[in-house]
Amino acid sequence: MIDVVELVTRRKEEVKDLDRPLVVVTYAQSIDGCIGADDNAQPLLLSGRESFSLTHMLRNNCAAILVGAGTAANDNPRLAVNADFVALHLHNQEHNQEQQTSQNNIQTNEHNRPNLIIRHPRPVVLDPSLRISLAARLVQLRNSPIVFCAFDPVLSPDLVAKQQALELEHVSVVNMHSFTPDFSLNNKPNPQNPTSSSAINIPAMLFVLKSRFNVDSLMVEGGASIISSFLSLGTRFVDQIIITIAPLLVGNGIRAYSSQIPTSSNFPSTDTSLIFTPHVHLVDPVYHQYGRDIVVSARVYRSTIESARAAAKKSSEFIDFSSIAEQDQPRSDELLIVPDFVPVDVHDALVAAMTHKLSRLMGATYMERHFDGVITGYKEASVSAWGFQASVPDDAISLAQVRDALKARIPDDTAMAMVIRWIEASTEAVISQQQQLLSNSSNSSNSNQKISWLPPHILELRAPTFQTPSGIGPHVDHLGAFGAKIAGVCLGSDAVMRFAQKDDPSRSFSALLPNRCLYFQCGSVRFNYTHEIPVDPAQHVFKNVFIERGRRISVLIRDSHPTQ
Ligand SMILES: NC(=O)C1=CN([C@@H]2O[C@H](COP(=O)(O)OP(=O)(O)OC[C@H]3O[C@@H](n4cnc5c(N)ncnc54)[C@H](OP(=O)(O)O)[C@@H]3O)[C@@H](O)[C@H]2O)C=CC1
Ligand SMILES: Nc1nc(O)c(N)c(N[C@@H]2O[C@H](COP(=O)(O)O)[C@@H](O)[C@H]2O)n1
Repeated sequence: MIDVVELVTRRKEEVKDLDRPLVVVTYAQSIDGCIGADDNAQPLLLSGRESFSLTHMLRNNCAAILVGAGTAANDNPRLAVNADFVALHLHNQEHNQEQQTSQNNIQTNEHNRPNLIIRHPRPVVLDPSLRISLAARLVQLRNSPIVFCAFDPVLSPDLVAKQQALELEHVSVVNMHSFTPDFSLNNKPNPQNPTSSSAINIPAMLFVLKSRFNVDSLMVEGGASIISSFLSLGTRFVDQIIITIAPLLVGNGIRAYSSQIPTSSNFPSTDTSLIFTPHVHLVDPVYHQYGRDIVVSARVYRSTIESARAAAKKSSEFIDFSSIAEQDQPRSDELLIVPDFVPVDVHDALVAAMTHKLSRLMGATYMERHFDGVITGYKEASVSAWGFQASVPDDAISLAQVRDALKARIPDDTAMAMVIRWIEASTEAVISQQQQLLSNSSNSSNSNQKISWLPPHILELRAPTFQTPSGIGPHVDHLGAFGAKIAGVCLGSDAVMRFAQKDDPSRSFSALLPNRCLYFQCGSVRFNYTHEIPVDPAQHVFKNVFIERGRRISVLIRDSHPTQ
């Protein structure tokens, strides 16, 4: 069975080209899931000697170790490597190996004894309002600590003075004020609420750690708010989780992971019938016994979107109006989201066809910035040869015909025109169905509205990283060039789309566009709202849940302007 430390070393290799360090979340909990006794209590001793020795071996193998302001204040940790524990770990490991080799009747080799080299990781503290004491052990130990804060220097001269005092103690202080996620902007710091006030933007912080401080591996020890914040970001920002489970029942204690991350007044709590069950799945778990403790090591996966799909039956469940007053909300037929619009096999073929077309037209490199500054990290093209006028019959096209058209590895323009006509006709059917529902008349005719669609526009956004971001800034589609209807087919990745009133951007709401969905906007959502696919990964949030975005292709169809 693969050793826990060896697994971390392997993961380092896997993520070495990313613009963030390897992230390993490591903590100790009681069997009933608590990492601390209760608020402001003494730190809870959970790990036994053997599992502590593993923790210190891991500390020795990571370039930095991170805790939140709560842990720094409560535990006053050293965040250093205890050489005795490392020696104990190596001794135990050797002993186990010897047992194995003697069982296998193989001679042990004295020269295999590992050397004991101690490297203290750099302590990192996420401390928005510089609560840390100058006398804190991790400051006084001088292992080059880094403190990330997030305050406005103009509004807080006292914190500027504290920053200078920390710097005199050889602490590197990084102010992430300009990177705070906008959903957490709130001028009143609230210690109970990690996403309120100036919570540190974790993706941005990771980028700074790697690019400025050359930190290639980070151990995240806690506490509860920090663990929850990291885990809520999912697979893109957590590579491995290592949990020590101690044989203890705490009862009323601090739980390591809370799926209900508290919300700020700017990002109010949605109703409790959340369409997500934000469970974190531990993937490929490996279990080891260390003395009396069990250590679980796994990758994490947050399967929010699948549960969203399973639970969200209606278009409206993909729209979160909780941040906008009822009288300011658009009508329910002005934004429609149809999940599972594109069947899985058609999706894969479409992604391949669109990728090929964009590479032919635009080459391999993504454009960094659109001429009007709206789009970042993208490729785009309008393909007039795919307009339905190109020899495609005007009547309904079946899915079987679409599958047929996509059979060729690189479908020709006529085949793609068929596919686009299918998207157009299906969109017309969705609009008619919606109109029927609204008029509530069972007798009304079912005939679909024929719309004069312009040639399709395909837009690819690269998978965003902090260094190579991607997204579409807030905009209203050109009012002079297009008509009143916009539809988009989303391929490749889920995405969050944010809408804000043109005249008052504080009136905003968000929608989840699940991969393979169709979305349709008209009326006020077409004319009076800007829409955006946020560039900042910290804004990929829907109903308090972080939605991972990878490479995404959208196929946009828009009707022609009435004057054309
Ligand atoms: N058993 C174990 O392995 C461990 C146990 N612990 C225990 O955990 C407890 C402390 O947990 P807790 O009180 O939650 O404190 P945390 O250590 O998780 O710190 C939370 C604070 O960090 C700041 N912060 C900055 N950015 C973020 C962000 N993006 N997300 C979340 N927080 C952010 C905030 O400070 P501000 O409020 O100033 O804005 C927040 O209140 C202690 O009892 C400690 O003993 C801790 C580590 C390991
Ligand atoms: N692995 C582990 N087991 C426990 O039982 C714990 N209480 C902790 N706590 C973490 O270790 C920090 C204190 O250790 P040092 O002073 O740095 O040696 C504490 O702040 C928690 O992060 N960990």
